[in-house]
Amino acid sequence: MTSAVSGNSDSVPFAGDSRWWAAGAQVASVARFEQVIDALRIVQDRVAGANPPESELVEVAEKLDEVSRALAVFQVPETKQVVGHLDVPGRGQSLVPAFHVDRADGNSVRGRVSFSRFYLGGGGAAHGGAIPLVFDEVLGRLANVGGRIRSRTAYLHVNYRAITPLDEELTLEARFDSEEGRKRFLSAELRKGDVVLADAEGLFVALREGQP
Ligand SMILES: CCCCCCCCCCCCCC(=O)SCCNC(=O)CCNC(=O)[C@H](O)C(C)(C)COP(=O)(O)OP(=O)(O)OC[C@H]1O[C@@H](n2cnc3c(N)ncnc32)[C@H](O)[C@@H]1OP(=O)(O)O
Repeated sequence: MTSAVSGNSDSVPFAGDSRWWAAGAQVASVARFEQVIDALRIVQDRVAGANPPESELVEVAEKLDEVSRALAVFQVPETKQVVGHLDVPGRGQSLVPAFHVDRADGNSVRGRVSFSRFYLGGGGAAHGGAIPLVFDEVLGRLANVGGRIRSRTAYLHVNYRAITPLDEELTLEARFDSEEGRKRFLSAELRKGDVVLADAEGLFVALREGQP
């Protein structure tokens, strides 16, 4: 038994938009795939934070090799790819910290995000590149909800107002500010409590027909 993995944007406004990706991608079990991604995220964190003896490193490298060999025979083209298209927080994409939506409509979204050890930059602060990843993810999805034509990020301006701590639940609020022809202007803030850690403004341009 397989299931389609595209989200249903009608019932859950921010849960994805099936037009973002080719129809036909199936996954044997969404729950099992999610389990794999959760385990992968933990591995990313553990590797980032570890300093084991050489004997342990040899064993770990062999185990990771075994996992990659197991998956090598199941590689598929992009149109059949599951990662990035699962209708779960983070879309099954372990590059980006998972964004958990609390409230959403066609014009705004509010949710929670946390930067784990994998996203460490230095001095206890999240990497400066990890923060735009989350803004692009959230603004990029918000730019396309409500039956709009797919768009791409033209620019993303991020202000870092304070260091972003690891392993804390932060809130992110984003809104669709305005639209001028194909141009969509959106903005967002990342907060710890009432303190703004970073904010962003993005321009998303609706794609013309046939534009990749
Ligand atoms: C369940 C889950 C389902 C899956 C969900 C998936 C969610 C994924 C979430 C994550 C997804 C995240 C999404 C991603 O990360 S998308 C990946 C990152 N972005 C890209 O790769 C985009 C690359 N760039 C392009 O493709 C083109 O440049 C685009 C398409 C953006 C525009 O080129 P195009 O040739 O089409 O348009 P145009 O040149 O006629 O310009 C049109 C208008 O725009 C204005 N303009 C353009 N650029 C800029 C600029 N930099 N500053 C200021 N203005 C700019 C321009 O002046 C003009 O304005 P006007 O003169 O008309 O007034």
